[in-house]
Amino acid sequence: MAMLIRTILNEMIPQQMQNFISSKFFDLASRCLSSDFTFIIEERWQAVNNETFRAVEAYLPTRIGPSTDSLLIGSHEPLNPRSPPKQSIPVDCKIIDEFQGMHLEWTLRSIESKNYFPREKRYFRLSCKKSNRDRVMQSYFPHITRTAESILNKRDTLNIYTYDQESSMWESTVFKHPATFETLAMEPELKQSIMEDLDSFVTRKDFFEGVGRAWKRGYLLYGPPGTGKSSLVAAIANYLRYNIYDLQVQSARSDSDLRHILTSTTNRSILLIEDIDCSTKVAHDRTKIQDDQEDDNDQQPNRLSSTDPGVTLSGLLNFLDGLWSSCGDERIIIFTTNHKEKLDPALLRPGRMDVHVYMGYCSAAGFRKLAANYLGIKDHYSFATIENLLENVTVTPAEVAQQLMKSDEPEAVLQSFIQFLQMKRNEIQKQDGKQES
Ligand SMILES: Nc1ncnc2c1ncn2[C@@H]1O[C@H](COP(=O)(O)OP(=O)(O)OP(=O)(O)O)[C@@H](O)[C@H]1O
Repeated sequence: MAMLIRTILNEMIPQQMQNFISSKFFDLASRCLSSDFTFIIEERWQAVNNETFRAVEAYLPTRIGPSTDSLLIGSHEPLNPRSPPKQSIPVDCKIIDEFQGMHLEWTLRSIESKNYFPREKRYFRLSCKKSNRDRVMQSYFPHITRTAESILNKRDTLNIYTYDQESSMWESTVFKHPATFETLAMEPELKQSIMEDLDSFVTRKDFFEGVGRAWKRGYLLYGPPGTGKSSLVAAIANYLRYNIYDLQVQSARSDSDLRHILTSTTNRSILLIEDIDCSTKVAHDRTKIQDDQEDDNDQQPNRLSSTDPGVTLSGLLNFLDGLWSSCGDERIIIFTTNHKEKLDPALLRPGRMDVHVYMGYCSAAGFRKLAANYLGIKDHYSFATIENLLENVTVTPAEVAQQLMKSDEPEAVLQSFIQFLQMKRNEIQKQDGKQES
């Protein structure tokens, strides 16, 4: 009877269909009978970056052992024969971990995504015994998170990301900027207050939750060119050990594009938007922009600006303190501008950017710091003359730095700097005289 049925089925069901049914049947049987369980950890989770993925990515290189059969290695520093290159996990490499008597097998996988973004989809596969599933969730993953956190806090390299419109992805480079709060020339009280503000920000997760605010802090750095705004951003990144996402607002085509870009950034990072006054649609008064656009449209109805909405101020504000602000934790958002007066008042409203920092011309304290940095001296008989001149001459720290770099010989450098300041003072006096006459 069975043979008869088999023959009839063989006749009736095409071979391909038979193969499909039998493979599904074996899949189901092996899943029911297998004692293994698999966790999948994708790079993104519910449309934002998956922090579990990031934690595993930081943790797994610490578990490289004798059973590991391939490795990614490399270095971004000049090769040192005494230190080995850095290690990372390549795709398809198997990593074995043992934790509290459990045997855990990890593999990093990559598949090409059908979506335009991201083109490659990476995920980690973790296999363990079915009976260990709950222990993995309750003890192993928290252990990974704790370990990753301490690794990331101590990481020796930071990254700076720029957004590539072509590939719709953030591209990273190693960030090695020497600026620190120690090297910054600015008023000591201001410097101290910024450091205290950062310290209190990173330790007040519960406070932010308690008052119902997103765990974010906005800084607006403003002042003339060359006064150290970018250097301060670097000092903040080095101080907190945060990566920087350097966003050119123009690289987002629309507000929804911007949301996508911003939700692809990771926690514990700085989002930097430099020269915000140059991003016209974002920075300027919205009523003026509307008028301008209407004028533009009258003249050239087919211009890009009439069809391409670009990023709007409200789109950006939505991420700062609107509904989208809840996406991501522990973020510092920094805007820099040379022209605060050109910004839309909505951007400056209290509560939007929490801290406004004016980076001004070089003061006596700033000069002393730069002299210590560049010449290695704390005092000199010519300091009094220089400080006197600085009261009447506006000179940026960048200009001072340029002057102090001229030679290694402090005496010669300081004398030439005095001449430079006197020349500037004479120019100012000449201009004042012209205006009076
Ligand atoms: N306050 C400062 N302390 C120490 N160095 C400074 C300071 N300001 C400027 N410099 C020096 O001048 C260079 C240029 O400064 P920086 O790019 O930080 O200025 P900025 O205000 O960001 O200028 P811009 O507005 O043009 O971007 C720095 O590389 C640094 O060497």
